[in-house]
Amino acid sequence: MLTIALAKGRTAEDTLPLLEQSGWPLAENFFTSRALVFPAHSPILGELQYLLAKPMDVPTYVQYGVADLGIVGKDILLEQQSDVYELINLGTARCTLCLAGKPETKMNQIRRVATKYPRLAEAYFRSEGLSVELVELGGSIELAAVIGLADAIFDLVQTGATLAANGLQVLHECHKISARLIANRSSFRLKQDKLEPLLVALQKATTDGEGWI
Ligand SMILES: Nc1ncnc2c1ncn2[C@@H]1O[C@H](COP(=O)(O)OP(=O)(O)OP(=O)(O)O)[C@@H](O)[C@H]1O
Ligand SMILES: O=P(O)(O)OC[C@H]1O[C@H](OP(=O)(O)OP(=O)(O)O)[C@H](O)[C@@H]1O
Repeated sequence: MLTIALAKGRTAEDTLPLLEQSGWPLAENFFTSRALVFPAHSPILGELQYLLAKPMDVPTYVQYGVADLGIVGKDILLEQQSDVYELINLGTARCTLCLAGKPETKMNQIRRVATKYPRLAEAYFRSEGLSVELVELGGSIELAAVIGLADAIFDLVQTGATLAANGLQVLHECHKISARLIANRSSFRLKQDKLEPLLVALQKATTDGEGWI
């Protein structure tokens, strides 16, 4: 039995059409059911199951081996640095991890930054030779810059609509993000024969991942 952990929300929604196009056996009711485990069947691969997990938790399920494969954003992989193989850049769920703030904000005036990505933010500011205080928030990160909790935010930008609606703009683009296929290290070795058809089909269907981290 193969188990695949999917990051629920945008990553799963944007990636399922690619999986379908690759001929992966899928469950029918991914977005209508409140279930978290979805059995699927393939004549070639036999029984499979999908787990719908919070994005931040997907690498943990894969690292501990309760899932053989996982689909999750590169932002999560960079932040968590889990011990998993990163196999394929799927090129879906694209966005950019950015430093953003009010248009008048100058880099050397940034003292406090709000983020959901403390490790990545810390690494970014260290590489810039800047010392800033990081405030970790769970969501609606833009609010921190609007209301003055922080001088800037370090967060994902896709369309830019949330920044624009809050009078903010991108100050620096730090990482290009897209969904990745990851694998548990032992599963990858022990179940290689079973995984191969899935991986080959997915690799074929994936277009233009190049340039994305
Ligand atoms: N505009 C975007 N904003 C946030 N994440 C995006 C965006 N576009 C693509 N993504 C990808 O989707 C993932 C987050 O998905 P989503 O926002 O649906 O989850 P969430 O439940 O809000 O996440 P969390 O529980 O971590 O806050 C990110 O890890 C990222 O890789
Ligand atoms: O550039 P855009 O297309 O506007 O997308 C970016 C916004 O989307 C995400 O938030 P999300 O909707 O996940 O809400 P959250 O911050 O409360 O998690 C992200 O944190 C930005 O706020």
